[in-house]
Amino acid sequence: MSGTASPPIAQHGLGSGPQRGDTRIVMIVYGPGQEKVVSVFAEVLGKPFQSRDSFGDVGPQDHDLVIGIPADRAKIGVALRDQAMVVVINAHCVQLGMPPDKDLSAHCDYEFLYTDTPFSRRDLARFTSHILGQLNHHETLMAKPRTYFISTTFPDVRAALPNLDILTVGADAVEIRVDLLKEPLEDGKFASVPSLSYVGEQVMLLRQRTELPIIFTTRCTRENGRFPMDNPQLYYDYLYRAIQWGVEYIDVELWLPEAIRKKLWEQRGNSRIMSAFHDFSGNFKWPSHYAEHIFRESRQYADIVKMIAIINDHNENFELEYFRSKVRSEYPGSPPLSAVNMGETGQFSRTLNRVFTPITHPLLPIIAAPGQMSAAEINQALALLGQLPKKNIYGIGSTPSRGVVLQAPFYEKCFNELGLPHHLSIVQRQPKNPACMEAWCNQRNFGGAYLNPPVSYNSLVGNSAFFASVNNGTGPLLTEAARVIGMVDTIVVRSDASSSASSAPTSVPSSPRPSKSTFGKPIVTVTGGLPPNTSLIFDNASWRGILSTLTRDLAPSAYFGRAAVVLASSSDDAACAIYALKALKVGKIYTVGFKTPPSLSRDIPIEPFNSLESLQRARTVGTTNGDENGGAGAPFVVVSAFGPEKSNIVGMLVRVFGSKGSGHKGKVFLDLADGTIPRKMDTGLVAEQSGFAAYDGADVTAFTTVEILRLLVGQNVPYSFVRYDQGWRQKHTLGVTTTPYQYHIYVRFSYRCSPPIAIH
Ligand SMILES: O=C1C[C@@](O)(C(=O)O)C[C@@H](O)[C@@H]1O
Repeated sequence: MSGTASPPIAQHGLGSGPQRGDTRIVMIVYGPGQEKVVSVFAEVLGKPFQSRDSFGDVGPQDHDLVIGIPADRAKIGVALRDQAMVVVINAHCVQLGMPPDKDLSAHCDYEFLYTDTPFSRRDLARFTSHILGQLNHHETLMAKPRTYFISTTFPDVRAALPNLDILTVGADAVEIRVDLLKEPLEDGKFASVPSLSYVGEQVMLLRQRTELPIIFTTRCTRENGRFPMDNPQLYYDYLYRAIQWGVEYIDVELWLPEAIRKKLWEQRGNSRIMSAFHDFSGNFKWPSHYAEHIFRESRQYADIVKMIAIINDHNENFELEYFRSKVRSEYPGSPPLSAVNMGETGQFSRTLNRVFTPITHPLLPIIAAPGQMSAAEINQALALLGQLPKKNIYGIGSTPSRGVVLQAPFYEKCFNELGLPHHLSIVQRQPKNPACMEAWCNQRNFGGAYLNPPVSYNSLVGNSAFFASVNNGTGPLLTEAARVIGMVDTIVVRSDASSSASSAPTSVPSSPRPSKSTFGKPIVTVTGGLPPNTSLIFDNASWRGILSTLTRDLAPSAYFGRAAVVLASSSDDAACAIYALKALKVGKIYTVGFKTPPSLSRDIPIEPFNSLESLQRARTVGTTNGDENGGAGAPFVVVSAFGPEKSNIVGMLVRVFGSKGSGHKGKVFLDLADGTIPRKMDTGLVAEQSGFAAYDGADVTAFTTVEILRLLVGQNVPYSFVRYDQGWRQKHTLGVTTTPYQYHIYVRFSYRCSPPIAIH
């Protein structure tokens, strides 16, 4: 980045990064024979653990520990504990029987329900990161232009699990309709209200299988649900327990007594409250004092206000739009409004709502409300209405880049699954001819691009009069990550009109026809340039892929203040890893193979390994605060961006910092090298043998793909869906020597209905 005038910074944040969150002492209540769960919590949080027999034995000196306490001992003092000092989690293995002890459930702050065979480490990491406020989904979601949630309507979520990946494509959250669950009874009938035990297990199963935030809904009989209305306390009991289970969103109906809504609001911890109001009377009017009164009441105890009504006339959809803009301007600072109309007449409003639009999927047994649409139907409707114009999106590679080609069918598949009209072209960049990039990006219908391998900001802008001239001559907007990392892997197009989706005039012809071309040349006829009201944002998604991989099985606090090693042949290759490690607040970074530029070394001690002594020093350094290493201790995480040809150096370092004989356990190794290229040494295996949990580039690629799709088309696809597709392709793909032509054939026949992909 040096040598260039500061480029403008894009304000399209993705929410905050990892936070320190709740710093109270974490205490784990465990059941008979389950003490090992305490050590797993401790590992996930990155702390040592100890056991105690009473709450009185815990004091401020235990701040750096996770404390385990047996359930029978915990029962004695849990109600009288010092709540300002400790946060207590009742960890209950459902295989020991359900429900957990009622007193413990009631008095502990949180409850983690788990199975020990299989044990879901990912679920535990996600639960702890959420309840302790280390990761915040809500901010990230609210920064998206549109969000969707899928309303699952299964009587038993087990039926949904095999299809969950495909069901949740396009969804930002999954709703569990607790009132629709059917708990079988011994007499062959079903419970009129599913018990908390049954519901707890259902939530656990769902959470073990999806990384998406969950919305917990107990819909009442008057609002199209099955929960009885005669006892509001029942709602409190279920909704409060959902907060204890670490559910991210709690749906609280507005008819519930204010005392209950207020209490839930005050007790919500890091969960978010969706206030819910449904009117099925057919008499509801958006332009009314009553509608405004409902909004005012809802917003008092809400992170999101949901208002849903049956309407009789299409014009009422426009009335809703007026209501939406009125509350936005007259009630500034209010929580976001999610409002739609029901029935076929109301479907139009479902295409216009931008905050948590409820969606269904053809694989669901029933729709959750009249008029619900799938994500694909909403996108198709938007496309027909001219609100989602067909765009040309590019996968830009460089010779001989297979990565960009390999990812293409997946993007195609997602466009297809989501009913997006866009056209994806795979093209090859010529490093000495920046004009080729201009030809793709300077088009009226340019919809963004992913670059694999990433390209440095300087070479993109320094060599292109077009890029330098965009945004009225100020150049592309840079996100903070792209600025610091200096490498761009995603080009996002943003219309400066109020809505990006509606910026293009409806008369814009659909995508220009493909012209005869060769790989490396523009494959579409350029029709006019980038419209004047359009900004280009240069972003970097790869660092988020690294961050998500590193926090899949560990809470961010596992990294706070600890030391990391980064190996790479150049600072460009290392930059994403360093940025991600800084976001994880590591205490120190050792480097091998490159010189760290000042932009990356700001705010963190960086030390190159330049001798065997320096290596040895880092290995033996103490783990206690105040040592000569700034308290960071011996390296906990090793990230290698070395190519496969240097695998033996990586293997050697991993052995040096491994646990054999050193007593350290549960370290992390991430290998960013392309796993399809043969290497001298299986570094992942060596790392595992040396006490590391090993992750590879495929995990990062999958998380990065999720991120890039979010940036380019604003839609969420589950990580597991990407991983599944990667696995499928590994089995079916034609090997590393695949020619582009063979690959073209594979792509053409792999995906039903998918338009052909342009590879020449
Ligand atoms: O609140 C809502 C919205 C909804 O009623 C709909 O209209 O799509 C569907 C419900 O499952 C959800 O809880």
